[in-house]
Amino acid sequence: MSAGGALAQPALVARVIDVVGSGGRLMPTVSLLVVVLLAASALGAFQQYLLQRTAEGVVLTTRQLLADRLLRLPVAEYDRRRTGDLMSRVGADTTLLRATVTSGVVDVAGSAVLGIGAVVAMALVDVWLLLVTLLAVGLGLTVAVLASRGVKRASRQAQEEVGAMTAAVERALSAVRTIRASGATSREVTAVGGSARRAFEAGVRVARLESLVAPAGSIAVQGAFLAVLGVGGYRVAAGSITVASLVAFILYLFLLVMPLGHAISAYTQLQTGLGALARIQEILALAPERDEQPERAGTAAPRAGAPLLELEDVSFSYPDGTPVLRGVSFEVAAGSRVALVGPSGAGKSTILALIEGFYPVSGGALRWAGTDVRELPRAALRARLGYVEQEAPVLAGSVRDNLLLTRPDATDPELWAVLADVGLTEVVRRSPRGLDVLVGDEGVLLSGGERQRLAIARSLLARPELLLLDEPTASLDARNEGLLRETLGRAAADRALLVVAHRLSTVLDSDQIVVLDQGRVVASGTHAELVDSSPLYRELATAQLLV
Ligand SMILES: Nc1ncnc2c1ncn2[C@@H]1O[C@H](COP(=O)(O)OP(=O)(O)OP(=O)(O)O)[C@@H](O)[C@H]1O
Repeated sequence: MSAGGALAQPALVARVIDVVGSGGRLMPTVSLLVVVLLAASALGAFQQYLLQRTAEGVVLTTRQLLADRLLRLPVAEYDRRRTGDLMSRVGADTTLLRATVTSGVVDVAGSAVLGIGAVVAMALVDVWLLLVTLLAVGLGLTVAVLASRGVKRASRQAQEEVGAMTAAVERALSAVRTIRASGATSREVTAVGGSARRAFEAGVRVARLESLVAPAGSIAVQGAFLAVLGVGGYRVAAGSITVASLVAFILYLFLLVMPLGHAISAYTQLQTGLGALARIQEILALAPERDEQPERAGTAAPRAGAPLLELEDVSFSYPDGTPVLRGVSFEVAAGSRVALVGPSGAGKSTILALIEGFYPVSGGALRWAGTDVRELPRAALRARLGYVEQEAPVLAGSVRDNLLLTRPDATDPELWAVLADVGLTEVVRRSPRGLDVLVGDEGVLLSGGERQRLAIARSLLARPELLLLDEPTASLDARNEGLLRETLGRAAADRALLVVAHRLSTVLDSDQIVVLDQGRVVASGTHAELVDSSPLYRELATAQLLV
């Protein structure tokens, strides 16, 4: 509509010229011109707001889709991608997309109406002059479009480098203490700076190509003006058109120039945005983990007599092809305590990852209460499992936030009860903020043992039927180890436990100890049985002064 107002102006100006020439009344036409001018400006502002808002909406939807997909990818996908690069897609790439949509595509929408209207009006004034104009403009446009082609490639490269830079920063920050202690700070700073420089260079390539586009556009416009003045002057002299028509045509040419400039810069902007869009689409095109949706929860009834968990002849290779497990078979009966022991790299943590369904088994079967896990909704199975990773991550936030992760509806007395179970009451009471004391990134740092116990508390709160616990490799001190053993004792009271143990002392009283070596089960039994029957177990036990 504001374009309509702008389009009416040259016609009104031509009319004013005619009126002045014929000595008629000037006031009505001038008043109309002023009203049209004001209305066009007001409408223009409103239209701008509306279009910008729509563009923001597009960006919001993209971010939401992207975040949803990023958090639901199969676990193997995180193994092969850099976290920082994934983060930059939600941040930097969507920001670039916004710039494109708001300043590029949105402008084009408004300008297109104006441009098309101007061309139609010019055709009405004089077709010959219009042909001359289009010829000059067409030449300039061709050059501009050719130059814009390289922009998309250069822009994608720039965004890849921004991703690499974010990944480098993430890597350095996540291990800042080690890096500081290793005296490697300067090297890391240089590495981040290197990515930043490559992003800069790709950005400069974009700028160079973009700067080619602008002169091409302005040469086209100036050429059009000169041609219109030349041919127009000739046609006025020949009496084919009036002076008023030529003035109106030139004003329309001004109206065409503006949207043309917008269209050219929007096209280049669009190429820049397409680079970012390709990176966003690369993630959106990845399939999410199978039935990650909790709504699909629900399990098959347990088969009578079947163990709670059963691994039968399980083999597994990581997606990169590394074979890790070969013919692993063992059972975990309901309410029992089973330990997995063996040298580093034997595949103990991998077994827990398979039970959680982070990777599909390559061969054999994994059964829950007699049903193959491939037939069970994954979320339903996970709801019955508690999982404490080796690193026992504490999420930034309060102790309460950390606990509520597994059961958002738990009450405060329940939280205190589970903290007491893992021997953390004292630690949390030390702060006047109690359950709201901040831990992790921005709060108090917990010791390794405390982190482990907080993670166990989090899992216990959901009352899992089977708790999977990956014991930290970092040796706990005697007191913390005692606390962990007590915790496990209490946790085992009403559930099954599968513990990956590096310290045999934590699992001496297990119902069954499975000894793993290079991806195979080499022995299994109780501590007393294994000391007699398994040389590897005896070796491990001797090394830990247990026999
Ligand atoms: N995400 C992965 N991608 C590829 N290979 C992996 C991955 N995770 C582990 N591995 C490999 O699988 C093997 C078994 O690793 P796993 O972590 O299961 O051993 P582990 O017995 O738990 O060792 P540790 O006692 O040191 O924790 C190792 O050789 C390891 O390099």
